[in-house]
Amino acid sequence: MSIIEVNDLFKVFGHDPKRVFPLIEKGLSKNQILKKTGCTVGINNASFNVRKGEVFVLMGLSGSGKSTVIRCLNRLISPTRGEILIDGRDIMKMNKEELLQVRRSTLSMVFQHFGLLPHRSIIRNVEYGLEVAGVPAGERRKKAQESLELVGLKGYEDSLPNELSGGMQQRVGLARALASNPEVLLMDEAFSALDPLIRTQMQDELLELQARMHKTIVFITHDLDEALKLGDRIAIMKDGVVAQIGTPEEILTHPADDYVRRFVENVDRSKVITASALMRKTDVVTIPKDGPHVAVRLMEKKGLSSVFVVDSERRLAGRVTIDDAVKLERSKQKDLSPALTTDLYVAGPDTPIADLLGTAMTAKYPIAIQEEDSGRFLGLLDRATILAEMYDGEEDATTPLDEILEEHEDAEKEIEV
Ligand SMILES: Nc1ncnc2c1ncn2[C@@H]1O[C@H](COP(=O)(O)OP(=O)(O)OP(=O)(O)O)[C@@H](O)[C@H]1O
Repeated sequence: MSIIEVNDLFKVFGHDPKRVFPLIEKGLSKNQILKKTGCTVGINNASFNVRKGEVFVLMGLSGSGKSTVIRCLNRLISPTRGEILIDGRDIMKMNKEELLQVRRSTLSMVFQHFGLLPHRSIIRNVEYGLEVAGVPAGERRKKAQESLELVGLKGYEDSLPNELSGGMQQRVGLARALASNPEVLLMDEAFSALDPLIRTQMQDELLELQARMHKTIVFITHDLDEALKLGDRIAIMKDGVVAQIGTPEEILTHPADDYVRRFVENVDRSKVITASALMRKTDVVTIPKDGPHVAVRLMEKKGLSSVFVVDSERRLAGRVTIDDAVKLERSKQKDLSPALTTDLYVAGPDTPIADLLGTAMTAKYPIAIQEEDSGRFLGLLDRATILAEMYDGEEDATTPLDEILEEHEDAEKEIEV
């Protein structure tokens, strides 16, 4: 179910936005439109929805329109055209009171530079939003306390912001956003000001927190690794246009265009692509229904030296080689079970292929992919498929991200001229 729905959204900055639409329709670039009209196309026909409970990442280079989108979502700025529904309600049709209510109770913002009030203690910073919303003192203290504990800052209630490290200050920012128990957290480059180690730690903590709280998070970043790590789905933006929306795997394995392809080509794919994306379905033998005869015929027909065997509920029971199955068939046995070997290589569908590489290199037969809870057999993954996937990723690596950045900088220079 979607909690945010954005349809055909445009934001044009400048004096005469109406002049801009025919030019967009003609296919003029953002740069050309700026030169012709003096207007900047901040968002160009963006449509997406954010599902309840997911981490939705808006990712793109500087100037691609990420912040403009997030500011439209809480209507800090008004879109030029298009529709934004928050929990099914059109944000453009809300009056001031309704809008305030949505900002207080549904959407909560976490900023890059923390936005803490320097002379207020940590707990009073966390209480701030509740105070403005008129929540009584006792109740807001209790909520702020709970929120600080959630982010691991119990004991720092009376400190001042400048007594805390950058990472801790951002946790206060997060606690403040969480204190009003919003449905959606809007996080604008929230970890970008932190140094790399602390940043990684904050990403891990956010994922842990999210596993417990199941909030909806819209996270903005220009960092692809951060996007791939945090995002359940990622929207890649370029010049105000949403170039692709997909899971990290979808984006890595099926980039929508050259821009996305070049953007993602230097990523270590093996850490993101999971077994389920590469596994293939295969014929299996089902016991007790199928005996040695069926197993032998199947392997002969398909040219296999062994085959996976499942039970009637498709749970993996083992593997049988053609030699063993033939022996049983010759001795007129009906039951395949005595020939089963259980020395299998098994992995769950969500295992990154980086974790399977070692096994795949030494395994004599494919890895069985099995649903973790039920033990149901899903498919197999062989060494050739893993290698082909990883090799593909490297083979295309001809245009590094730096080049995209340079091109982008050139475009920026043109604008300045
Ligand atoms: N108030 C404004 N007036 C004019 N142009 C603006 C305004 N705000 C943003 N823009 C332009 O809109 C485009 C999108 O900007 P936006 O800040 O949304 O990008 P971004 O992807 O968030 O980049 P960054 O990471 O640098 O903030 C840019 O070309 C920017 O110059």
